[in-house]
Amino acid sequence: MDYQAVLNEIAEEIKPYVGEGKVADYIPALAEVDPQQFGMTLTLFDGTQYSVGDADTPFSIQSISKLFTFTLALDAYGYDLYRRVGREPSGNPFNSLVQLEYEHGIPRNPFINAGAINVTDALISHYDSVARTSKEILSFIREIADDGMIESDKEVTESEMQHGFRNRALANLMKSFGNLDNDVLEVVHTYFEHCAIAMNSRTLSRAMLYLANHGEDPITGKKFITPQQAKRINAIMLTCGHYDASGDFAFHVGLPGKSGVGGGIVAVIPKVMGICVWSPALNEQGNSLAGTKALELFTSKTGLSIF
Ligand SMILES: NC(=O)CC[C@H](N)C(=O)O
Repeated sequence: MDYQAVLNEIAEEIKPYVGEGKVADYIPALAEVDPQQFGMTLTLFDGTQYSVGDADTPFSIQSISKLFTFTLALDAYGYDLYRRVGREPSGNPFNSLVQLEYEHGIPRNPFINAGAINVTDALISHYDSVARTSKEILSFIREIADDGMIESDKEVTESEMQHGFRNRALANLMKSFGNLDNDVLEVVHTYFEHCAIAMNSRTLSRAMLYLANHGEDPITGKKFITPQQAKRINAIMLTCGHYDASGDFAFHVGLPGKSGVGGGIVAVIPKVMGICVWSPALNEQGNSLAGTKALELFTSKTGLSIF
């Protein structure tokens, strides 16, 4: 298949949608990002990449980082991790407090904010220090992306530290139920720090290969998690990766995918490729509007969905 021609067609057809929606302004450092940007990359198992648009422009990966922290926590705790975080879709916005209260501080899944904050807490306990946790998360991401230069953006972290009251509330609520081991502020800071990691669509699509290949990097041969764990991460991506719009994403796109409020979306086609698309303006559920549309065009044009 001529993937480059498909991407070029998508870039043309997507133009009316780019900039439609709203950039995430509840994190002031992200409010300044130009919404008129669009980039997309496909990475095949031999490392071949096809890109279009602003594929080299770094952006804040935000909730896409939740995939990587969940991977590390599953590796560390195995099945026991599900004692503190569930695996069912929430049907609620990513930062909702309501369900967490009536479900006694156990977040529905690792991809809503409460779940990801809880997973970060589990990692801090596992690595026994905040500094080591941040270091391990970053070095894992550098390894799967094959890029040693990836960094977390301090300005974005600080911006969330100053404005992320709702995330603090989620962490405090879990603490009150006894489902958070470490200091609330240290946990949310570490969480904000991994959300603030900056990557571009080339490195992020490369980073998805281990999830497209049963937990093993097809280029380096390194095994990060078991095939069963990779299967489950993909399943949770499909059912929870877009919060209350996960059903809609499965309906229109038909791939396991994970979005972030920086406007990025990653997706996997099992045994074929990793994908990343980026366009900063978001729809009402906080997912990239043009990015979702581009992925729908991609699976419609190629027939490459999991269904
Ligand atoms: N959906 C997202 O990308 C949310 C991540 C963001 N850091 C937050 O906590 O609100």
